[in-house]
Amino acid sequence: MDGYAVSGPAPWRVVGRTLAGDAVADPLKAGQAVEIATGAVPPPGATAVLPYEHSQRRAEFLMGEARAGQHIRRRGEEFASGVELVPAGAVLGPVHLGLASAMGLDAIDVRRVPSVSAVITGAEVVSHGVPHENQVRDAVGPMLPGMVASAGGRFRDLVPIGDQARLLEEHLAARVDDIVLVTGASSAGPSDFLAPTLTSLGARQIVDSVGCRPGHPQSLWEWGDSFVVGLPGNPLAALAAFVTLAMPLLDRMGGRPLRGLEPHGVHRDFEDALRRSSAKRGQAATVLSPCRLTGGLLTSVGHDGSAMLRGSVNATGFAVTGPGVVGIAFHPFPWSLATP
Ligand SMILES: Nc1nc2c(c(=O)[nH]1)N[C@H]1C(S)=C(S)[C@@H](COP(=O)(O)OP(=O)(O)OC[C@H]3O[C@@H](n4cnc5c(N)ncnc54)[C@H](O)[C@@H]3O)O[C@H]1N2
Ligand code: MOO
Repeated sequence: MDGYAVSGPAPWRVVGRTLAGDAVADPLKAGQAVEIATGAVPPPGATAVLPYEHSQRRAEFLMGEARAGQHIRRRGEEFASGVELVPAGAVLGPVHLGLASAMGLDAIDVRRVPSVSAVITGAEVVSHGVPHENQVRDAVGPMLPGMVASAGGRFRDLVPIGDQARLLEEHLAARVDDIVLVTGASSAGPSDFLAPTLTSLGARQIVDSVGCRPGHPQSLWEWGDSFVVGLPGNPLAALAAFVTLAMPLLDRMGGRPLRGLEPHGVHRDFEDALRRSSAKRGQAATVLSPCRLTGGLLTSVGHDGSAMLRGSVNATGFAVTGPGVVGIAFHPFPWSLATP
């Protein structure tokens, strides 16, 4: 507060002035005051600060009412030494940096946000206009920047390469990213060059497929200090693979704990459908079904074929059932705008 630092009860005699940045002024005795600017250190012995607008001054004499301690910020008022202000693993935003500076820190140990690029394969996959009958519009690439950002990564680049394995090699050889997502080319067909290309480059395969539907032809590779995640070409299968492999990878690289699966209440009709779907798979696969929460229960969004996204635009997560899952669990989508 701009005003007077006073000592003891009124009246006071003004004996000097102290401004922000000044060295600490001489101690005040009871009945003395100094003019003070906001940000200046009150002199030892000051018991309150009286704002100008609440003071009456005549020559060096000052009157007013000052409650003990008013308008004086105490050292340690915000945090005491040794108190944890931000837990390890927190994602830092601009306010954390302000707080760190306020704490007097010059450096903080951080993990950088993993950088991610995507390689879109498929001679039939086009990025513009209405596709011809032998073509399909890329429905995976446009999802990836937002999904990566909401899962804690920094999306950098998207490269369509048709079916040219050489371009995948070139992208990987010049890699600058922590994670490269490759869509398509992951199954067993003649154009499915992902595994042969990565193997010939000397990458180490960590996961060769995942027992889930949709999205089983997904893979994880380690190459030097980068990871490659193979996402199947079918759009909903790619989304499932992103949730299954890419999200935990981003969590781990970002120093965050892995997300658990909690059993959740399910709408009766949807539960029956999920159980039928799971039984059809003979318990061999985990079923991931896009769903949303309605009245506290998971409900189907429909239109959930592995080549479709129509239902998933309304989904807030996957209902998960199958081996190792107790009941039916909910895995929320971090990019979902709807609040659960
Ligand atoms: N013999 C087998 N064949 C297939 C199997 C299998 O187990 N044995 N699995 C099937 C499943 S399930 C999937 S999923 C696909 C995955 O194949 P790929 O990852 O190699 O993907 P593609 O063959 O390139 O494409 C599959 C499908 O998706 C279309 N596609 C591709 N990229 C995009 C894109 N960016 N946007 C929209 N659509 C895309 C593509 O035209 C194909 O129709 O393998 C099955 N086969
Ligand atoms: O994984 Mo494919 O997922 O069913 O289209």
